[in-house]
Amino acid sequence: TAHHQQDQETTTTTPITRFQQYLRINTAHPNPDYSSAISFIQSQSQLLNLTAHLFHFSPSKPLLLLTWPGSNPSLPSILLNSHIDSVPAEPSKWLHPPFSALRDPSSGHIYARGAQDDKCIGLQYLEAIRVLQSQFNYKPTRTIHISYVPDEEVGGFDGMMAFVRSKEFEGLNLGFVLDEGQASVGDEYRVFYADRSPWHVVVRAMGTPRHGSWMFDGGAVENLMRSVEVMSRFRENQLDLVKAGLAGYSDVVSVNPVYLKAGIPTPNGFVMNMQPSEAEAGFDIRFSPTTDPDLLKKKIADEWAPASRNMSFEITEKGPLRDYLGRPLMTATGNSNPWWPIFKQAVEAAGGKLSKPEILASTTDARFTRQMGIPTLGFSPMKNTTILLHDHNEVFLKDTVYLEGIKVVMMAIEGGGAGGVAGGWC
Ligand SMILES: CSCC[C@H](NC=O)C(=O)O
Ligand SMILES: [Zn+2]
Ligand SMILES: [Zn+2]
Repeated sequence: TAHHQQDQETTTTTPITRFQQYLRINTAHPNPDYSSAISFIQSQSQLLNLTAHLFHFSPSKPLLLLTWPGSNPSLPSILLNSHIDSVPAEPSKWLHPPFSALRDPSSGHIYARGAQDDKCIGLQYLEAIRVLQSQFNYKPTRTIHISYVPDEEVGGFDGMMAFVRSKEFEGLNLGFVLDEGQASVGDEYRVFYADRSPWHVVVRAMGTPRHGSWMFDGGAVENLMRSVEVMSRFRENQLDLVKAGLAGYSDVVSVNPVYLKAGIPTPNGFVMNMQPSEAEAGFDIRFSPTTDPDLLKKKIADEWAPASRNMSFEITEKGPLRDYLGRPLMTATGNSNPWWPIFKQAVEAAGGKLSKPEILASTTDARFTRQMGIPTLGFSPMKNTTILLHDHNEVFLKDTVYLEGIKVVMMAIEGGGAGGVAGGWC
């Protein structure tokens, strides 16, 4: 009957409707709904007979680890990681509400915060496992773990960092990790073998407070502005290298001002006839693993915040720069890394093409698994897609791209395709 048919329609889910369900859970900071997201993922994983383990490295920040046991548990296992949390969204600046996961039927675009970063991969992992089980009756040789971690967007310290330092993590005996990457505007998939490292740098200036009418050397705001000028010039030079094609976007040091703070506040503004005695500015600085952090530190001390001009600075390092053996956090993408050719073959077996491996301009939880010495690639299978992470109207372009990505993940899990286990890692 018509009634019966309607019931069926509302209970039938597809990869796209499951993706939408996950996107509708508001896991944006500052109050991410981790528990609803984890319940949803767990309900999905039960259908796939995956075992689930819940960690609480911080009481309000659960971390879910799913496991698909392999037939040979003595082999190093594989981890497929994604984070549950998202950056905030400003609904008034969106075309459709950021947690509606509305699918525009004419374009296939799905609107949601987290669509690209990175709930897509979180569910593509599960969809790939679902297809491998239901259509191929596939059973992995290596154990496969899938992690859903909190806290990535605010540094990962209570999420992935705590996890990699746990006894349980050591027990996983991981050989290889896939984590998030970034969309590709072209027809090739992008893969990332390193992240840039972030420093949050506060530059402070002190100066003599003087009457607003007085021209003199060494006022605090003037001191700060001189530093801002020097840093802006460095920033422009770095950007020029990129524009001239002499360096990749992630090879240069980015220096971006994120706040300026000065002045003596009044209830409705600032005192206008006093030159204040303090001023500060905050910068997001990122540099590749090939940049010498000591040289950069020296540049900040000598040129950007020189004590001779009454300047000081504070660097907050947001994570490790070296692995446990003192090596830069880079995963080899050549024959020295036995996982690399298998990964590449897997993407190709799914009909995809990889562009030249890159360093990610931003930073992910991959730095923590690389720190442990585990080869880790950043890979979000999105091609022909505008890069919209952290932007208004973060859309997944489009549903067909999402479905194709599932196939790529499937091949990655299977370890290179070739129609079976042979030649792959599983
Ligand atoms: C500074 S560590 C926070 C990591 C964050 N990750 C995604 O955007 C980033 O800012 O790159
Ligand atoms: Zn992310
Ligand atoms: Zn992000």
